[in-house]
Amino acid sequence: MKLPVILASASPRRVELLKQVGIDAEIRPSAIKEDLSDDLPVTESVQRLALKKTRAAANIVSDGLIIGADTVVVSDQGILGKPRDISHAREMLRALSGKIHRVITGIAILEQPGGKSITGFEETKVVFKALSDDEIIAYVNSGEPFDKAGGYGIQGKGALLVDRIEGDYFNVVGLPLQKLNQMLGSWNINLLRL
Ligand SMILES: Cc1cn([C@H]2C[C@H](O)[C@@H](COP(=O)(O)OP(=O)(O)OP(=O)(O)O)O2)c(=O)[nH]c1=O
Repeated sequence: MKLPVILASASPRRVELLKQVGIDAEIRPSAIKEDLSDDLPVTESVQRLALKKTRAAANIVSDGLIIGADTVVVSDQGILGKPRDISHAREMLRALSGKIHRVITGIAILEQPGGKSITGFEETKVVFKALSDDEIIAYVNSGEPFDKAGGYGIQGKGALLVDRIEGDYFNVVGLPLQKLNQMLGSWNINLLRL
């Protein structure tokens, strides 16, 4: 790819997923506050946050394609971000146990110079198996929940919490690769041909 790619994210998962499809991105995480506005549909909020992350990176990047993303879990109890502490993590997993939830990732791509930008989102449905209190405590004790939306990581031991999914697996991990490739089409880029 001619243009350098900058990832406006501190998520090690996103770095790895980009590598998987041939993008060796520079990492420029943004320290923005991740407030989701209540008066917008969640699909809008995650796109806005993703764009905010790319704009923050654009202040220090003069040349290239900047990619940002934001992932949330939406259960029947509302939007779940990352757990604050152990009891919050347990509470989240109890809320997800035995039920279906949605994982939504907003993506933004911003080009520098010029600031042309587009946003999009992807949604995956995830069904959790019914979890006992013991299982929830054991999983939280693994430490895995803490930097992850909804308090689990499907790519780790969290795989054992999941009964089935419908949609893009990579979206659950934090970066929907198919959607990203489709959006890169706006720059005539197809990652399959890189
Ligand atoms: C549901 C789920 C989420 N996650 C992660 C993906 C995201 O990294 C994280 C959600 O937080 P985000 O705020 O989307 O991302 P981040 O804080 O890790 O990184 P940055 O803001 O710098 O871009 O949860 C998993 O790794 N596995 C999962 O199964």
